Parts: sequence; C-alpha cells; structure tokens
Amino acid sequence: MKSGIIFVNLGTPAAPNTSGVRQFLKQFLSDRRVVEVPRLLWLCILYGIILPFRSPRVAKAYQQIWMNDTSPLRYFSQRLVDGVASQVAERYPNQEIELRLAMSYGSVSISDTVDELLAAGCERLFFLPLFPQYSATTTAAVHDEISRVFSRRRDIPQWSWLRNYHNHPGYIEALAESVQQYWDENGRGERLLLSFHGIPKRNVDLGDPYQRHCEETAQALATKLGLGDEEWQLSYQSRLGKAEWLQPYTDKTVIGLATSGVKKLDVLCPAFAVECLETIEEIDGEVHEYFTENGGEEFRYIPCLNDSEVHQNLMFLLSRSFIEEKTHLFS
Ligand SMILES: C=CC1=C(C)c2cc3[nH]c(cc4nc(cc5[nH]c(cc1n2)c(C)c5CCC(=O)O)C(CCC(=O)O)=C4C)c(C)c3C=C
Ligand SMILES: [Fe+2]
Ligand SMILES: [Fe+2]
Repeated sequence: MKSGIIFVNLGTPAAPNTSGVRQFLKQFLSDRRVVEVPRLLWLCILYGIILPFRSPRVAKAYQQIWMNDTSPLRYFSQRLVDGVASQVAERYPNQEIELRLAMSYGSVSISDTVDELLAAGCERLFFLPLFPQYSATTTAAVHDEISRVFSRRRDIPQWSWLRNYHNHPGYIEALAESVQQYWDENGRGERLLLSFHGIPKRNVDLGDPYQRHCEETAQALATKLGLGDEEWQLSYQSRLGKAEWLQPYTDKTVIGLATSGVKKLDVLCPAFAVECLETIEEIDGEVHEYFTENGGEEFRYIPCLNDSEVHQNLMFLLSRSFIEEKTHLFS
C-alpha cells in the first residue's frame, strides 16, 4: 500500500516584494487561529495598517535574506525533506513512500499536496508539522486545514499526524548536539538564551499549552547540556501588536543581560525547525544590535537544526512509527 508523508511548515512569501509579502500576510493574518482579535476590528487593522505599511518593510527584510531564489524557510525545509526522503528510500526499499513539503500559508498548500499524493495512489497519509511545541496558532491551524481538505472528499484516506515533539528525547538530543558542536568549535558564552516565538498571553490563559511546551523543551535541553539555573534563560520573541504576549520578551532580556555586564551571549531559537526571517533578521539582526549597543561584545547566534544530519535523523525517527504502523493491514 502506497503511503505519503507530508511535512508542514508555516509558509513564506512567493517573492520578496511588496505584493508577494502582502499576499502572504493577508492569508496568514486572516486565519482566526493566528489572530483572535474581534473580526471587524481586526479587518480594519489588517487592511488599514498592517498590509499597507508592514508589507513594504517586511519585503525589504526578505530581500536581505533571500537565498537560492527562495526564502531560507523554504530552502532549508525542502532540503530537510529531501534528506529524510533519501533515508526512507534507503531503509524501506520495498515500500512505496512519498515525502512532500507543504505550507500552512502560500504555496505549496496542504490542499494541493494532499490532492497530488492521493492522485498518485497514496492510501495512507501522515502529517508532520515542523512545530516542535504545540500552539493553536500554528499546529491547530494545520489541523484545521487538513480537516477542511478532507471535508470536501467522499473517500477519506487513513491518516494521522504528529501533534508535537517538544520533549521527544531525539529532539532534545538533536538540539543538545547542535549546541555542543557550536561550543566545541567556538567556545562557550557566559549565558545560553533560549528564544522561542511568542504568542499572546491571553491564548495561554485560555488553554494553549505552548508556554508549558516551551518551558519543558528549555528545561530538558538545559538538563541534557548539564547547565545550572544561572547558565541559561528562556524568552519569547516576535511580538506583534499592543497586547501582552508571553514574557519575558527577548529584546528586553537581551538588553538587560548586556547592561548587567554579560559580554558573550549564546542564543538558540528552538521553536524554529529551520532558519527564517524571525531568526536571521530579527534575532541575528535586530536583537544582535540591541546587545552590542548596550555594552555586549559577542552575540553568538547558534543556527537552527535546518537540513543537518541530526535533524534528518530526527525526522526519520519521528516518521518511522507511521511507516511501520500496521493499521493499514485491516483495510
Ligand atoms: C499575529 C501573530 C502571530 C502569531 C501568534 C505567530 C505565531 C507563531 N509564528 C511562528 C513561526 C513563524 N512566524 C513567522 C513569521 C511571522 N509571524 C507573524 C505573526 C505571528 N506569528 C508575522 C506577521 C510573520 C511575518 C513576518 C513579519 O511580518 O514579521 C515565520 C517566518 C516565515 C518566513 O518566511 O521566514 C515563522 C517560521 C510560530 C512557531 C508561532 C507560534 C508558536
Ligand atoms: Fe510568527
Ligand atoms: Fe518578526
């Protein structure tokens, strides 16, 4: 029986220009899972302020980081999936398994990817959102889209998904290995800052487990690296709008560390499977500058897992339970 594995990332503009970014932001920020502000008020803010003013500014930022004719997010995600596909082909030579990358927003959509795999004869599908920590803003949005796609079909295939892997030993090990390798090559900073993408605090108050997942990832990684409480810190980045988001904020934390005399700071962004605008431009750009402007000397950004071998191995490991699952034998 032919199977399909669909890795899902957030999405990225089709082109690094104002119209490409506008189209991407429009789709992304219209999703009720992402923004829970009352609809009419939000549409006024989105169409009156965010789309006209933010799109050209963000387009410039994407131009700075665009690589190999695409965004780093798509580039590294695709290379990661290609690497896992090679491993799967090698380890399961007698099984027909197709691997694809799809995006929650922009192309290639989850809907087109499912259509393609079903047309190719896949009878079971596995979705693996590249969000280690569950949040309704990202993971549930993927689930909504999967449900929407199947709601239009009469014959729904056997399908499953991986909801989260924030404390999977393989994920913690992969992060620890990546940090340790960075330290082996560059020495250690005075402090390790673990900066996660933020969400509004209200979402957590209403039951989103994201903050707990981030804390569990951070604690497990610190334990794996043998770090004492004074040697690491957790913070939340990428706040948008005026409402309170999860605290402490990354920018304020970094300024605080610099002004309190930390000269050499290591920074890792564990919520991002691969490099993107929020890591390259925001963390290694803006936040990096805040550190040096306030007395810090070395801001050392540790890259995401990207398309590294440890990351490919982790994704292979996370896919294996689906590949070897026996439920399809009953159909
Ligand atoms: C409005 C609120 C936003 C929430 C909530 C949010 C949650 C969230 N996002 C990611 C991962 C990524 N976000 C990225 C870009 C991005 N995010 C928001 C807003 C929210 N994100 C915006 C407006 C943008 C676009 C850039 C900008 O205008 O600043 C990206 C990068 C995409 C790329 O192509 O590089 C990622 C990845 C997570 C994990 C998350 C909640 C847990
Ligand atoms: Fe985001
Ligand atoms: Fe941002």
